[in-house]
Amino acid sequence: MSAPPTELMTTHTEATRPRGEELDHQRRAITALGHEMRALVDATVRTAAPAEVLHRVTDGVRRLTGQLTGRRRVRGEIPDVDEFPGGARMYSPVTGPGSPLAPPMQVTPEDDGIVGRCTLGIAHEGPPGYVHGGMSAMLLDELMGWACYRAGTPAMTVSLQMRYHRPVPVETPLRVFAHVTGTEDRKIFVAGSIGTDEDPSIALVTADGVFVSPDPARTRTLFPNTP
Ligand SMILES: CCCCC/C=C\C/C=C\C/C=C\C/C=C\CCCC(=O)SCCNC(=O)CCNC(=O)[C@H](O)C(C)(C)COP(=O)(O)OP(=O)(O)OC[C@H]1O[C@@H](n2cnc3c(N)ncnc32)[C@H](O)[C@@H]1OP(=O)(O)O
Repeated sequence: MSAPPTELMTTHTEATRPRGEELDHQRRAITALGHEMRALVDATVRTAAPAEVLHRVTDGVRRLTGQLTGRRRVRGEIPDVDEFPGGARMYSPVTGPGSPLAPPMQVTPEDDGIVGRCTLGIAHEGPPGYVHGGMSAMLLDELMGWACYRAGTPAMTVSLQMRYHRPVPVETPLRVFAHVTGTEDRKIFVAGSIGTDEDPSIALVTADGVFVSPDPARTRTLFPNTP
């Protein structure tokens, strides 16, 4: 078994924290591993391989997991490769290119809101051939959070009302949309929808959310590691 990369074994102080090129290098490696992990997840939920093959693969995966040694991120720690809040979140379960759980959704601002694009797979299935309703809620919750950030008010979800109009197909490019519809003190009202990229005018799922921007004291308590 090969030794883990030394950067995984170090504890970064302000002076040794990776920057610029080094961060990009690390992000590319995280993205490459995330990509292969998503391929593994997809293969895992599709395979019809017999039990002996599954046992052999299980042993191989266990050996690989053992190679990711060194210091582990602890709860609440913001990875060096992230830009919290509002920027790259490499391990986000929705947008993170390093997350085996993420589609990952690509987010781009548009004039009147924010758009997310992704294709979900069989790993995200609820009814056969269609997306799990919880996944749709997760995509919308995330993008609606981004809409708050883009409006200048990072905020947390306090209420999310979902409406499932038509089933969302898997293996189909999707277009998710979110925009702020109003604000009231620290409350931000956000609307969102999911359609296919091919025909985004048909809303398959819509959502109305209320987000609240925590006051500065609460923010410090909730996110003590924010720079
Ligand atoms: C350096 C700055 C860092 C700032 C970071 C802040 C947020 C960043 C978070 C993410 C941003 C990054 C990217 C986006 C990524 C993901 C987005 C996904 C979003 C999520 O996945 S996030 C997780 C799920 N989310 C929670 O884990 C929240 C749990 N919650 C709480 O932690 C508290 O709730 C808190 C702290 C939010 C507020 O607490 P609080 O004490 O400051 O505020 P309070 O309770 O007083 O409510 C104020 C006014 O909201 C009204 N209100 C309350 N609840 C309501 C409801 N259900 N419906 C309608 N209105 C409601 C009240 O009625 C009152 O209104 P009024 O003043 O008019 O009476």
